[in-house]
Amino acid sequence: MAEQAPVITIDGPSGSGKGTIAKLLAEKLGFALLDSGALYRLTALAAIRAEADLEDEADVARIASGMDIFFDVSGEEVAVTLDEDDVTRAIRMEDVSMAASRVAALPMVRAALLERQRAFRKMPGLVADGRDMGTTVFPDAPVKVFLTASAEERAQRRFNQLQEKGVSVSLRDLLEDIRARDERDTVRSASPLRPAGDAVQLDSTELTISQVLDTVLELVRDRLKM
Ligand SMILES: Nc1ncnc2c1ncn2[C@@H]1O[C@H](COP(=O)(O)OP(=O)(O)O)[C@@H](O)[C@H]1O
Ligand SMILES: Nc1ccn([C@H]2C[C@H](O)[C@@H](COP(=O)(O)OP(=O)(O)O)O2)c(=O)n1
Repeated sequence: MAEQAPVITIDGPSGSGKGTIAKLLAEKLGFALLDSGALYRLTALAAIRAEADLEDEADVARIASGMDIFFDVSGEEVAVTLDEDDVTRAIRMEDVSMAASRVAALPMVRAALLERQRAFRKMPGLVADGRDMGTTVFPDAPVKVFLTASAEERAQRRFNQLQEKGVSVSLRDLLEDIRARDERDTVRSASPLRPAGDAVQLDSTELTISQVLDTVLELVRDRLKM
């Protein structure tokens, strides 16, 4: 059998820094990048645009299978195209975030996206970020990280991020949202958010982005003998 490309999985709750670290790591190593949350966001947006009932599991799964999508990782942020429409901003809107967390709880939707996610695996390697990369999608990944940070710190990071974009929100509301999303992602029965048994847990509450990156790089070099 041909050798499988190595996968580095980065799972964890919203705002723990997964996306930031995954992108920097992929650039540094020259690996492909999978932002699996974007696939759930795209599914939600496509379902909203098709005026689908988000409770109709089979219909949302059909939409997830049929989406024509493209990721461009060459810029500072990952640019996302849905049916030839640039939806980079649209998939980050609050209504889509809420809908994404609803469709992500549907087992048929998760099944529909499984092979799509695995198709991102290619030489020389893949960095995949999400909630179940290490547990369900790439259980054989040689490097698994479970990135966390306190809910207060994650809310503060979101707050800073939104302020930079000129969006005014209250820190208290963000903290409530984060807690609600943590709860929904953790208690759902289909691929809940939890660390894989062989994942290295890293708490980034008191760490800078570059400290987290260095820690993960050290782990990667050790495990992949790079
Ligand atoms: N260790 C860190 N310290 C401070 N800010 C961070 C850290 N890691 C990420 N951030 C910032 O927090 C925000 C959320 O990070 P992001 O990578 O989008 O998280 P996730 O993908 O886990 O939801 C971004 O604005 C990012 O720049
Ligand atoms: N592998 C994944 C990735 C994301 N999800 C869910 C979790 C979230 O509710 C949505 C959007 O995920 P995303 O990582 O983009 O969200 P955050 O940026 O962390 O807030 O999809 C999932 O269930 N499984």
